[in-house]
Amino acid sequence: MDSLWFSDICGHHVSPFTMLDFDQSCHRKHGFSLENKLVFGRKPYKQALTIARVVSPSQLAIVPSPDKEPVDPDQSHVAWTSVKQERWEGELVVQGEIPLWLKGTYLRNGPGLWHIEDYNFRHLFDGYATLVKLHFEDGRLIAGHRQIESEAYKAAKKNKKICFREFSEVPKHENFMAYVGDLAKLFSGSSLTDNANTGVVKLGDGRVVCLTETQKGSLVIDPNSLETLGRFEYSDSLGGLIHSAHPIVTDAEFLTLLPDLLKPGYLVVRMEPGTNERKVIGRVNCSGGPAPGWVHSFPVTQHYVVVPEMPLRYCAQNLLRAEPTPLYKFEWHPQSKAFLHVMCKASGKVVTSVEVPLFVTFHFINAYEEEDEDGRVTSIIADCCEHHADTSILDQLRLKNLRFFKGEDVLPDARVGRFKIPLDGSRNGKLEAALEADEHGRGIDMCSINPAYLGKKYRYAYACGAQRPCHFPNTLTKLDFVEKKAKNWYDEGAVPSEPFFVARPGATEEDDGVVISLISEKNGGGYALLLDGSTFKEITRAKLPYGLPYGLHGCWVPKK
Ligand SMILES: CC(=O)/C=C/C=C(C)/C=C/C1=C(C)CCCC1(C)C
Ligand SMILES: CC(/C=C/C=O)=C\C=C\C=O
Ligand SMILES: [Fe+2]
Repeated sequence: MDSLWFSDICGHHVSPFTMLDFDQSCHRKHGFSLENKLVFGRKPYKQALTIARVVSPSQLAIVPSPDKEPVDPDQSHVAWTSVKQERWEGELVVQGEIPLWLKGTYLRNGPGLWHIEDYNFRHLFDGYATLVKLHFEDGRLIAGHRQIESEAYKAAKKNKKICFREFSEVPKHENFMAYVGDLAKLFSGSSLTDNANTGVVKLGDGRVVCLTETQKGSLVIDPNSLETLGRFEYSDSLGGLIHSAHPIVTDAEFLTLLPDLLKPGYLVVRMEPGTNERKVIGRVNCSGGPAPGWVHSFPVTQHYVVVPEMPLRYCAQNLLRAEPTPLYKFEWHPQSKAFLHVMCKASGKVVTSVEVPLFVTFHFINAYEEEDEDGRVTSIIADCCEHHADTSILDQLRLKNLRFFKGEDVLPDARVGRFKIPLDGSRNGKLEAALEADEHGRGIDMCSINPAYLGKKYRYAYACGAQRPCHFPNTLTKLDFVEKKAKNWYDEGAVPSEPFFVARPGATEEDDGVVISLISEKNGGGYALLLDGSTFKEITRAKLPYGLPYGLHGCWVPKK
């Protein structure tokens, strides 16, 4: 089995091992230990690269960067460098303390491998999925990572080339007939990727699923071994090829949106735990055209689903192109305007559709209902990480922009966009910043909240902000929507991933818990970090044997 083979940091094929074996294996073969590697920085790693090229021609192992990918540490931050091996697991040495109540596994998914042979991918979102785990128990921390074995990843390794359509990458065709054949496959969806690199969710029935924006890219994994168990097959006949990358998942349900590209609109669907069958709650027709707006995520309140219609819309022509456009599979249609639709979860009826100022967001943070003195719902508040209606953030996430940072302040500004959607029949909604964007350095994305506050009035959110000058969000920030203040954590040159909040069992305060993040350091290292959810002070840091690439979204699997 391919998955049983992987290379150590020195490029040798080894079997699954612990951190101790890993260290000893390095020491035996090259006379430096993991300790040395960490202490003396990159030198052993550069040495390792050379060795890897000589001894490891096998296609089974993912060896360190091929020639075209920059290996100069000054040029390529580990956050944007392909993961060094297919899998690893080991116990980490913990500095500080892990609260004893923290029992379970944090899983984080993301694109971690951005090349196949000597071909380098263009966009952050193209990378083959790398799943990372941090298992906390009795004050100890076991970490690990493993490549997700999607069909797209396996085919790329076998054939030494991209074989499916990724976010920006398209397989190269040998001749015109092959191109025509591929177009036919596009309509059936068979040429689309199943590279589940966006997020990972725990369903109410305990199954853990990695996701991307193609429906076929829903893959069940084992949260302990990180093994890919197979495709999550939706047993309904709703069809469609794509869905929102961020379903709303609770112990009671799985809600998502299925964009309809033919008759512009969205199906709002719900799946019960223990089933694979999505049932339609209702349908929203788009108010603008010519295609539905991109729905990477959407918010819910206790009684409503908010369906966003961004002027950044899916584009069928761009889907067919062999070369990416500046907006990839999307197009910006400011004249088509922006809307928010509100659907009642119980009846499926659209209770209002309001026009709102133009906006660009990947991530909604949360939403809630506002009531009058008689308990009638008068409006809905929906918050998102909003990029000032500027699509340039998509291109900023190209790997060449992320890899070559020379200190310029090029991260486009972002704010916490707060929509107010009136439910009195008014035709317009409002969009304002929920707090001064300078509080978080005018950068904001990759957010989480206390899940007990999903759909309810809430006070705190955690996200990545900016300490400028920067080209990517580089702080962890705690947002307080009552005080309208932020607390920021920063480590010079480090790239932190989405801060993920885990509540203390029995907590009564919204921010009583810890915030987990994985940090990729500028020296090529990396560590797992725990911050106190209330003070936002560091409580635990645990160094990884090597830095991991940047990752996107995570979930918490509590220990039963
Ligand atoms: C990683 C992330 O956040 C987003 C990934 C998005 C992907 C892989 C989107 C893929 C798509 C296609 C391959 C064709 C259809 C359109 C679209 C959903 C953008
Ligand atoms: C990492 C990111 C945006 C950063 C902006 O400042 C977006 C990721 C989107 C997919 O999950
Ligand atoms: Fe996302």
